[in-house]
Amino acid sequence: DTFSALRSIRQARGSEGRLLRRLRAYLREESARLRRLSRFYEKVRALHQDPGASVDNPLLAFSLIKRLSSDWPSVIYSSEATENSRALHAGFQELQRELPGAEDLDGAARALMRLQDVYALSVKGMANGLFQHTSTDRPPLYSPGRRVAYDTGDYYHSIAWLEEAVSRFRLSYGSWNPEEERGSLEDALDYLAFSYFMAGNISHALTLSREFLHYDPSNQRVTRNVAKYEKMLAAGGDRAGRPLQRPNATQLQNRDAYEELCQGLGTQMAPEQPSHLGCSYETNGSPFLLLQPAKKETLRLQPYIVLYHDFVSDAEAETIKGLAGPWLQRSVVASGEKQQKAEYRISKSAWLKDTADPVVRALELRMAAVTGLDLRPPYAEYLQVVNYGLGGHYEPHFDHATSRKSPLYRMKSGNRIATVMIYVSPHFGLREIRVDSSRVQSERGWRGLSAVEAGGSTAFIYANVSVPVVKNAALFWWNLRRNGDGDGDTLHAGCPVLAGDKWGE
Ligand SMILES: O=C(O)CCC(=O)C(=O)O
Ligand SMILES: [Fe+2]
Repeated sequence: DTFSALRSIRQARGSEGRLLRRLRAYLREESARLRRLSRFYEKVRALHQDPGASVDNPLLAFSLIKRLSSDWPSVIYSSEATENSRALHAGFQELQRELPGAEDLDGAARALMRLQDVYALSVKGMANGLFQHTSTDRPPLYSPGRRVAYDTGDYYHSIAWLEEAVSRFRLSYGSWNPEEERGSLEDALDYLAFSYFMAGNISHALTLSREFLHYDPSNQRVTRNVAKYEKMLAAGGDRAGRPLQRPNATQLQNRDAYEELCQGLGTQMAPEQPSHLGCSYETNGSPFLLLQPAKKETLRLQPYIVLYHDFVSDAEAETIKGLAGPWLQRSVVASGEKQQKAEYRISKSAWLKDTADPVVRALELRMAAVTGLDLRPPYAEYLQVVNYGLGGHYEPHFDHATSRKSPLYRMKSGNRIATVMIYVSPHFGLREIRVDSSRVQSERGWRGLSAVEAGGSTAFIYANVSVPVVKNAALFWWNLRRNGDGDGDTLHAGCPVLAGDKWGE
């Protein structure tokens, strides 16, 4: 799929570039064809308007007969137009395999709804930020949340998106070109009324349906609905006062804590033992680190979470991304004894052996030196390189296996003692997107450099730490306690990526 990694989204942009070139070629051919047709038309018309060009003239009579018996049929029955559109179709079909499909459209819409939820963004702000570059007062007809939310019976989201659509339509009614758009104020009113009806808010459904009839008085179905709603209201069937419940699609138990951490509200230092937290240079008694000690920032002692700054160089980061790029596949999670893709982990990943490149080997040696762990086979897994896409995330989970059935145990390495995660890409490309919300607001991009507000932090739910994406830094934590049991305090998540590009290893 396309939406699950930024790299694939970039490739999709490349595909559209190729489509554009094909359309340009088609337009060129068709314009030339029409120009030729016009020339023929003008030529014949000129003959008809010329009083001197009488068919008494044998030569002109001959050319009339030739035109009618030969030129006109070949003009009328020319296959040029068909050939041009056949070439256009063939060009499209050639690319079709690599174009996003229905699954991508759904995934992308769900990603936007997720961002809206996790970062408490307003639909208005998102619609402004995302659609602004075309025109500010154009209704967000293709509002992503709207269709998917509505189709899945998620009225909490569909109402928010439809309200925005209706208010934009009302503002611009009559002033946009309907040929360019799909949908209308009536459509939006119709869907919105039904969403309110389904959510139990009958009086709102009634008001909107009446507004609909104002534009389309002869609609029988809506007329019947109005009568039905009036009857229901008279019988006292309104739930207008109740707030809409957000569907807990993901069944997240710690949703509030998770979202607060993602929003950057939980990064305060632990009150316990603050003097042990902070920054230091570490050599770990390792010859590797004598000349260039690790820059360690201790974030928590229990569970032990540290961040090594400048762990890789920009060049190494680029090499890793380049090596992994062609191998990226939708990330999977353990599900019983199997591995499969899941809504709660959306990204693409690839595995790199240390034999793939000297850079990978050097990284493994550095990780071993810093952590003091033996990372030689079979003790460590291969390097997993992850690229997140639109709203990509990894909801709260443990890296260690919590069940004996886990596929982890089939590998000889046993359970995952520790995780090292290197952020190889900053959040960049934020400048075009403006999100209007109380939390995230900026003229040129996101506030500060920490990128916390740009999303994509790694959040430790119980430890109450959220680690922003610090480019080239490595995050380390122990998953297991000394006795080998899983440490329940390590529950952690990759927050949805709001904007930019998040790669980790
Ligand atoms: O991307 C992140 O911040 C977390 C990723 C993670 O937890 C994992 O890959 O296991
Ligand atoms: Fe994890």
